[in-house]
Amino acid sequence: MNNLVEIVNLTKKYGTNVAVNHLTVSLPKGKIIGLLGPNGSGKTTLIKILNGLLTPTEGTILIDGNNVGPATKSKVAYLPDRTYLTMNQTIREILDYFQDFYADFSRERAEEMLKSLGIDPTVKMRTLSKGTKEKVQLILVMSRNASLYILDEPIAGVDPAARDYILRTIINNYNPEATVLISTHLIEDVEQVLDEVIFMRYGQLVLYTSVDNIREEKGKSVDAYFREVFAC
Ligand SMILES: Nc1ncnc2c1ncn2[C@@H]1O[C@H](COP(=O)(O)OP(=O)(O)OP(=O)(O)O)[C@@H](O)[C@H]1O
Repeated sequence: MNNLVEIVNLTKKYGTNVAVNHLTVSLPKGKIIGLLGPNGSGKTTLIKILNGLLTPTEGTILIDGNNVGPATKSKVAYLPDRTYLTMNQTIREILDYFQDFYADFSRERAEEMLKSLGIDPTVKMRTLSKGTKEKVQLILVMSRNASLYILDEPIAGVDPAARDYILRTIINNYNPEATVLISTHLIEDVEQVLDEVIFMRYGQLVLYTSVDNIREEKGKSVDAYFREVFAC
């Protein structure tokens, strides 16, 4: 089976508000996929369902053949759109925790990335700037050897110089059999690393295609095409 994720007829309602609306899509192995859509299109809701943080109203998701649950949690590395780390711990203490908690965590990889970004592991999280906290979180996630990485706005608070390093890290440090799903509004920055893109609107799939296809068939960058499709 080449598909890592199979989403079938997925619907999530918050009361009467339909956030994800009968979504059916399959994600292959070994691709970096952009999950793109205007505000409120259902990206974060979908990501939370993939991580077992929300229960769908209807439909199914299989990740590597398993329903979302304990079996998939050990295979999915998730970067949420807000900080979840304990602020009065040092980075080193957090590395200890990740090492204990995740069998697939490479401390060596995490320490190397921290060093490349000039982040001192002896300092407490609380003392770091917002962007540096985000870098630490991303390093922790990318240091796992997961099957599926789900990154919700991974570079939003990161300065442009570090963005390139982080994007290179995403490409270079993950297992080529794994898939990376990146939700972002910073399309121009991220599209250089994407293989494929999903466009969502009103909780539905608008388009799922390769970045090369958009460039060749539309003669446009993903960013320019997104602006055209979703022009207000
Ligand atoms: N906890 C909630 N209760 C009620 N409605 C919600 C809740 N969370 C999200 N929604 C609604 O669900 C829809 C999809 O929201 P979601 O956050 O998934 O979109 P998004 O594509 O991630 O948006 P953004 O790009 O702004 O982060 C929106 O209409 C939103 O108002």
